[in-house]
Amino acid sequence: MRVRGLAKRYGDVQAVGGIDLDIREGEVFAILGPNGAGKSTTVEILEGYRTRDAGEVSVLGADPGRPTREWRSRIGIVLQTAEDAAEVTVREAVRHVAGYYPRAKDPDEVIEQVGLTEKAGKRIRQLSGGQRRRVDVALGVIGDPELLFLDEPTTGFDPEARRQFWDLIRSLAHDGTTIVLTTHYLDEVEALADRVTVVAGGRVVAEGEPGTLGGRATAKATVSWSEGDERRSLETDAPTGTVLELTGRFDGEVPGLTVIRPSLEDIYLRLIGAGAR
Ligand SMILES: Nc1ncnc2c1ncn2[C@@H]1O[C@H](COP(=O)(O)OP(=O)(O)OP(=O)(O)O)[C@@H](O)[C@H]1O
Repeated sequence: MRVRGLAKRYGDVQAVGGIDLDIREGEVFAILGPNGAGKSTTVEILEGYRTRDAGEVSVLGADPGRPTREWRSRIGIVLQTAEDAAEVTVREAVRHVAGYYPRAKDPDEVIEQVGLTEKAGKRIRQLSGGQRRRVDVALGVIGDPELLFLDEPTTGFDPEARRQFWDLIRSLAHDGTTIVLTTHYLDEVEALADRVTVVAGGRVVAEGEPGTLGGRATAKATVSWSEGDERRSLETDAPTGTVLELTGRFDGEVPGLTVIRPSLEDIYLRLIGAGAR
């Protein structure tokens, strides 16, 4: 997927102000950014559900500004819960949507994959919020998409459901599905994404792998240790040297030693702070 100079304005709000993206086949790509950054607008344009003002966009080799049925059938979208389906059962909903796709997966297998086998005969309105979200995921993947868009997929999940969901995403990625994930959860980005882009104010402010984003891997580290009753700490570019020096000084185990680099959250907050300025 290739995007160059994507722009979209609503009245006097420049929602997207020139975004470039390259998303490789088979990767899990995360889009991070504060509320109102332009993520949904961007993703909706890529999905073929919103027009753009400017820019070149190619998704699965086609322009999403002119979507065809065949193109749509190769894309899966996990939307927020479809309330109008509340009266049908999980199995009915998944079977129904399967009917729209030329090479749909087996509905019962997909229901199993999202962990809803025990609830398959229940009406969607009788499910909890997290269970409904799993139905959304099932509906998004039933068509066996080459490209899957996930918009804040784990909002409302309990920790166990999130882990199960992550496993599901990893298995889809392992089978070659390209995944574009919008989320506010930084741990989710670390757990799943091969690459991440940070959008703020309608622009890309950083892009990279979660482990090295924004100079994270080479940022100063804070080395802390205990000396008598006191807690000491030192910020350094060369934590290995500091630890060696301490090891010599204490003749072995350094009491209460920690070495901390900025977390993805620290880096993210710095980046969007910079983006706002
Ligand atoms: N249909 C619309 N009409 C007018 N303005 C809109 C419309 N949709 C979005 N906007 C504005 O465009 C900007 C970007 O919105 P967008 O929904 O793309 O952000 P987002 O990054 O997805 O935010 P969130 O994290 O809150 O979902 C915001 O200022 C928003 O108010």
